[in-house]
Amino acid sequence: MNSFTVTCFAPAKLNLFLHITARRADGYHCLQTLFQLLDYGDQLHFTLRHDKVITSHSTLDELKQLPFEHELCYRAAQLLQKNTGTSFGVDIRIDKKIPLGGGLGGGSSNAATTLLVLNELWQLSLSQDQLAELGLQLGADVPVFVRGYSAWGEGIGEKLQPVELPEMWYCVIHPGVSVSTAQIFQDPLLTRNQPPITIADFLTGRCVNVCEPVVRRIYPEVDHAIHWLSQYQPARLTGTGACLFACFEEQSEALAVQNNVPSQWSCFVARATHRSLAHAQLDLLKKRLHHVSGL
Ligand SMILES: C[C@](O)(CO)[C@H](O)COP(=O)(O)OP(=O)(O)OC[C@H]1O[C@@H](n2ccc(N)nc2=O)[C@H](O)[C@@H]1O
Ligand SMILES: Nc1ncnc2c1ncn2[C@@H]1O[C@H](COP(=O)(O)OP(=O)(O)OP(=O)(O)O)[C@@H](O)[C@H]1O
Repeated sequence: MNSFTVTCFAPAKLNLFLHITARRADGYHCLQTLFQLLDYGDQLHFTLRHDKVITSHSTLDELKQLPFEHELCYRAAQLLQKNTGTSFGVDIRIDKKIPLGGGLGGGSSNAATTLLVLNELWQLSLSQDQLAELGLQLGADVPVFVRGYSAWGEGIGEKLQPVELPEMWYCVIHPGVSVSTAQIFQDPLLTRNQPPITIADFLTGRCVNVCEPVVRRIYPEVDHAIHWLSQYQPARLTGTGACLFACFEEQSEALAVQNNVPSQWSCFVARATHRSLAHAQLDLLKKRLHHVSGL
């Protein structure tokens, strides 16, 4: 089977709220968050190789400029090779829609989809626990995408409990700046000692994104966009930004806001999903691979 190619989705996420309860000795922060997966994301294409070579290419200029060994699909594939000794390789093509440095978890999601697909394509038989543990070495947001469900997250984001929320519509604005997650987590003015909350507290609205004041101060464009979106619905930052979102019951309401977004910002409308669309595709891929011989 010389040029066997599979395509799989890599969804974006929103942090519906983000609290920091402590800082660990290694500098990482203990979080509470609600990861909401979306039906908006990147498409990844994987072509099997039999020679251990890994390549990754993207449609996006910013990713093309990244040294190839820093790209997260490449790193995920390399990590799997190192941990399993497989003799397979892969060519990966990334059709990028999720903005970089947007707080939408695009890089982490790409890494997770790569782990999930290569586990099948390379016939590695690793469990989801093993993939999530490996993924955590690549980024704190990788495990939620490996698990593939919207979830209440604790620890540094790897302790996950599935949560089924109403599948609302989200209008997500990217205000044209890229925020470094590390820079925000290092900011001396970041609040790091919030008391833990419960899911019930979240449902009654007693939650914030604790990074929002820091990001709004450093990036006036984010502040401006949050003000603008708040005229329609309460608006909030996702992750460490730069994207912000508002929630709507009807798709038409979200689309109406999207139509009015000032031209200097980009915007998309997406539906919340309990289960990652990547996992639905993966089930189909497993069936397909089952019928293909000679891999
Ligand atoms: C802000 C969130 O997006 C919320 O979902 C994530 O916590 C960030 O996840 P991520 O982008 O996968 O983060 P990583 O690539 O693991 O870490 C980037 C940098 O953010 C800081 N970081 C990240 C996660 C965390 N719980 N505490 C941290 O202090 C660390 O300085 C790290 O060097
Ligand atoms: N495949 C990839 N897709 C996106 N970013 C990548 C990828 N590979 C490496 N990166 C690097 O990772 C950085 C952060 O990526 P990402 O877009 O996931 O940030 P983010 O949306 O802020 O994520 P998070 O919410 O997890 O903090 C990018 O600026 C880029 O340099």
